[in-house]
Amino acid sequence: MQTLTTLLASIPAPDDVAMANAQLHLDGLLKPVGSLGRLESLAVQLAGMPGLKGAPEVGEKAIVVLCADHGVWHEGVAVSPRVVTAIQAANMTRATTGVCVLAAQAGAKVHVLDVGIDADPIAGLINMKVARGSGNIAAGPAMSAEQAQELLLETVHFTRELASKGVKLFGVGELGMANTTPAAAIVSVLTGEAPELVVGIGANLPENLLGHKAQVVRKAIAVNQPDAADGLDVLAKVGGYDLLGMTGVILGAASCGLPVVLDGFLSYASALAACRIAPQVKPYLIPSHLSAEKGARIALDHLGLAPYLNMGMRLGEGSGAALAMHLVDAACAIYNNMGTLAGSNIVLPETK
Ligand SMILES: O=C(O)c1ccc[n+]([C@@H]2O[C@H](COP(=O)([O-])O)[C@@H](O)[C@H]2O)c1
Ligand SMILES: Cc1cc2nc[nH]c2cc1C
Repeated sequence: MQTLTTLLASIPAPDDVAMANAQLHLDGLLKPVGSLGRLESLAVQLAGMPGLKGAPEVGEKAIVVLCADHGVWHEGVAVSPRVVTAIQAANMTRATTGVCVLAAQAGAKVHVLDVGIDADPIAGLINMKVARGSGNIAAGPAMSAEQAQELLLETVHFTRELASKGVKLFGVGELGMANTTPAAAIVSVLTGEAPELVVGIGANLPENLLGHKAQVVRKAIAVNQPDAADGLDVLAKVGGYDLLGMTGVILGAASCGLPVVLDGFLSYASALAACRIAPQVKPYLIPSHLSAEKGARIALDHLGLAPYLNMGMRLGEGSGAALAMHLVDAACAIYNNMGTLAGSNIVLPETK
C-alpha cells in the first residue's frame, strides 16, 4: 500500500496540450463556435485528464456510496430515525433506492460501503466499518486521527482498485442520518462562514430547529478546535466516516487522473476537505446539481464550481451524481460523434 503522501504527490496535472487540441477539435465541429456552451468546456476538461488519455470517452462508471451513522444525531439535529441509515443501506442491495434507479439509467454500477453504520454488517455491502457510528462532535471528535488516516487510505485504495479494473468515471454518494450537521461544520470551518449561514433543513428538519442545529455546529467547532489548514484534521474532528470516505474517493480518482462527479451538500463538504488536503484534485471535480440545502451555494462558490443542474434536489445517496453522468456522456458524444464544418464545406467568419 502506498502512503497518503506518495499518493497525493502522484496526482497528475491536467494535460494543457490535450485540452488545447480538444478545443480546436470542438471549434471545427458542425456548429457555430462555442454554441454547445458548457458541454464543450466539460469535454475539454475530460480531454485534459491523463486517466482518459486525451480522449473524452468514459466507458465504465461507478458510484461509490459511503454509509455511516453519526453520534451528533443524539443532539436532536435530525428528524429521521437513526435506524433509517441501516434500513436504506439494505435497500441499496435491492436496488430500490433513488441512487440505484438513477445509476441504472446512467449505466453506472453502485458500490455501497458500510464505513460506520450503527448495525451489524449488512449482507451485500462492502464492510469497512470503523465503528457503529462516529463520536458526537458536540462533545468531542468524530473519530481519532489514526482512524481518519486509515479510512482515508482504505477508501483511496478501494477507488484505485476500481480504476485498475477499468472504471473511467466516478461518482460519490452518502447515506447517514444527521450527516448534514457535520457537513455544515466542515463547510463552516473550511469556508470561514458562520454556522447559521450553512445549516439547512437536511432531511426535513422543522425550520424552528435550525437555530438549535447552528448552535450544535458552533459547539462542535468550539469543543474540537479543528485546524482549518488541515483538511484531514477537520474531517476527523467535526466530520464523520461517510464524509471522510467521500474525500478518499475524490482523492483516489484524482490520483488516477480520472473524473469524479460530485453529488449534493455532503459531497461539497468532502470536496472542500479534499481540496484542502491536495488542491491539485480540483481539475478532476465535476459538479452535478445545486443542492437545495441552505449552505450549498456558499460551499460550491468556495470550491469555484458552478453546478450544471438546479432541480431542488436534496436526496443525497449519489442521486445527483448519477443524473449528471448523462451530461458527461453527452459531452463525450458530441466530441466523438459530430461531423465537422470542413466536411460540410462550411466556412464561418473568425469570431475570436
Ligand atoms: O444531498 C444533499 O444535498 C442532501 C441534503 C439533505 C439531506 N440529504 C440526505 O439526508 C440525510 C441527512 O439529512 P439529516 O437531516 O439527517 O442531516 C443523509 O442521508 C443525506 O443523504 C442529502
Ligand atoms: C427514506 C430516506 C432516504 C434517504 N436517503 C438519503 N437520506 C435519506 C433519508 C431518508 C429518511
